[in-house]
Amino acid sequence: MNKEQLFEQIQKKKSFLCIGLDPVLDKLPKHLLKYNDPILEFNKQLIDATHDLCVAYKPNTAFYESRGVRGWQTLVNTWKHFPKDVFTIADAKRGDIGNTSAMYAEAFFKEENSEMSFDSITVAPYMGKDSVAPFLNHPDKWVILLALTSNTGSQDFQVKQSDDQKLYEQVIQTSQNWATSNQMMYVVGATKAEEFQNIRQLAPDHFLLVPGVGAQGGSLSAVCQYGLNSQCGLLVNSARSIIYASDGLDFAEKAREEALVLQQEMEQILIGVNLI
Ligand SMILES: O=c1ccn([C@@H]2O[C@H](COP(=O)(O)O)[C@@H](O)[C@H]2O)c(=O)[nH]1
Repeated sequence: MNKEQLFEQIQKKKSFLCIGLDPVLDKLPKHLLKYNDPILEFNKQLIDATHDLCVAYKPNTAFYESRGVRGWQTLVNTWKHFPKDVFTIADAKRGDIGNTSAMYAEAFFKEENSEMSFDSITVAPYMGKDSVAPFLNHPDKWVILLALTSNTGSQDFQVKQSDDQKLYEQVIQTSQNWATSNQMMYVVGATKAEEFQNIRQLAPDHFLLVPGVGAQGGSLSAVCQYGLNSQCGLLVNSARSIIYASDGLDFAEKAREEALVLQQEMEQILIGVNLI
């Protein structure tokens, strides 16, 4: 999905919600345990209940990889269940020397190798240009580069100054020489709302993937105050607050209700800035 198509979906669905699919077997509704693959059933019912309210899904691969071969197969089958009109994000936080990154890119982008082909992958920037380039060699796919993450540990390195700039600012500036806003996005945590004004000056046209609304306490309205651009420019992710809204028979219905609250808030925000 390209940038224009993503903006079209945002306008059509009146939403820039990204739902995180981070399932843990112990937290699943007990009635799903009778299925051959309970996590797949959980994901499928969540997707069926919410896909008209969100524009993206973001499975974090750790929740699948931790289950070995079974988990990988669940990820593949979850990918196969995504409707064609949603933007898909493999939150894998990869990045290595060039030939290794090329293999990561094949794993997540090349359907003929791995039976799945996500629209995008999250990538750690710290090994530099040659570690990111192999992902960009897939012209119709996106790299979502970690810039300023939502966790408290982001203070350890990402905001440290060198050459009069914070490290995350250098990541955003330097990486703009590697790809345009048609192929690169940045991860910026919703818990870092005070930095969005600065980030929009550095990257006015890029989409930002914004995790941290919901369980981590980030504020949607605070993010939107400076985060929006002329094509919306935001994908706001929430996982636990949606997928674990209930652990009963009604889990998918309750997940939809939580997603609807965010979608309706997003709709009002989009109307307020004349984007719909
Ligand atoms: O800075 C970051 C980068 C990634 N994440 C991931 O997003 C989701 C958040 O889940 P919630 O349950 O809504 O907190 C999860 O997969 C994280 O690994 C992030 O939170 N912050």
